Amino acid sequence: MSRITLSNLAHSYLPKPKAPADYALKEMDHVWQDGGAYALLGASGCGKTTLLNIISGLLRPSQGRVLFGETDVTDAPTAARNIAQVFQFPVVYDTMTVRENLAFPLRNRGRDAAYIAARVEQIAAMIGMEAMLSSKARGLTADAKQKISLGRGMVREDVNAILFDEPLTVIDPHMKWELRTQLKQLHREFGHTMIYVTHDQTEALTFADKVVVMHEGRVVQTGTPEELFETPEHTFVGYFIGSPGMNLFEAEVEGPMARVMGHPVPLSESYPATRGRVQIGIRPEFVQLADEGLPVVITRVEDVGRHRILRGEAFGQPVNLLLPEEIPAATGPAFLRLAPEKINVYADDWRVLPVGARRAA
Ligand SMILES: Nc1ncnc2c1ncn2[C@@H]1O[C@H](COP(=O)(O)OP(=O)(O)OP(=O)(O)O)[C@@H](O)[C@H]1O
Repeated sequence: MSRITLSNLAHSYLPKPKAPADYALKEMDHVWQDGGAYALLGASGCGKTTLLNIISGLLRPSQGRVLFGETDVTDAPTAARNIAQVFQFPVVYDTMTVRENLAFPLRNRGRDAAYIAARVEQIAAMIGMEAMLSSKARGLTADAKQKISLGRGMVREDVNAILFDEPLTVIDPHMKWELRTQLKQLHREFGHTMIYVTHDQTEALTFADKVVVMHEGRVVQTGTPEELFETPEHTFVGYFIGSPGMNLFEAEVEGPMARVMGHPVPLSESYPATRGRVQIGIRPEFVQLADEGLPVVITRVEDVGRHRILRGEAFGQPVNLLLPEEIPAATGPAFLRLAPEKINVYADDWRVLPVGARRAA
């Protein structure tokens, strides 16, 4: 197992890239700590698969280095990197039995028969396929075949990292939850470095200790699920994580006070003078209805389990509130109170630190 370092990395699929828009991955430095369970999260086309393929060696970056531990593997082929990969769609040998499929990566490495038999039993139990070990893979459902692919990805204990590219796409919803839990369990037991690509925030937040959020070819934040919720470093993180996402208001900020279209919104800290497009962001969970404050028109009230989502509009912008069921709510004009300690300030989409604050390492 090893730490994976991406140093001064960038990638373009064009032979002679010029503008930043020509790059699928913009220049980045990023470290994946040894033994970390990471989710790589972002919208379709943001560069997740490109990044994963560079780590696995399927793609050579047009700029920068990839290090496994201290070893530079930028030019090493996939086979030399000692990693396991699980793709979106099953990769299994149809003519082999489930047992032979699971044993394949171990046989390839010359492991002894007793070890292989024990390890295959263990993995089969994990993916819920003990009863099918002697069945041929041909004829199994896509769901079952993908479970075999997952099992094969996890069967070797000596890999540097396991890379998953949207591995649960073809799995039915109940089994998805089950397999994610199993993956987490496996991570706790064996401590492999795992990188799990997904565009589904639930998948990312339940699987990972650290979530790496990508947007337009950049890593915009790496953090725990709590950090992504409390202090999104980029407005995209605020919008992409959470359901509904963070509310944003165009604002002017001076010291401990923001103004939204002239309406004062107190902040809990003082902010430095900021240039560019300034916005304040607050999650729907921390907005309340009040007798005075920001004027809003509530257009819809939705019941979602123990909460209600109120959807509305303030100054031409959509606004969402998440309120407990017992609070009365109706459509029409209302006022909003924003919890000052839950407001983040953004300039040109990046979070501005309050005066005297330091960014978490
Ligand atoms: N082989 C390729 N040749 C040219 N452009 C490519 C190639 N593969 C990807 N791209 C482009 O690079 C950008 C990043 O694509 P990538 O597949 O890495 O994104 P992604 O986040 O994995 O998306 P998805 O979730 O849809 O798989 C996209 O604009 C895509 O069109």
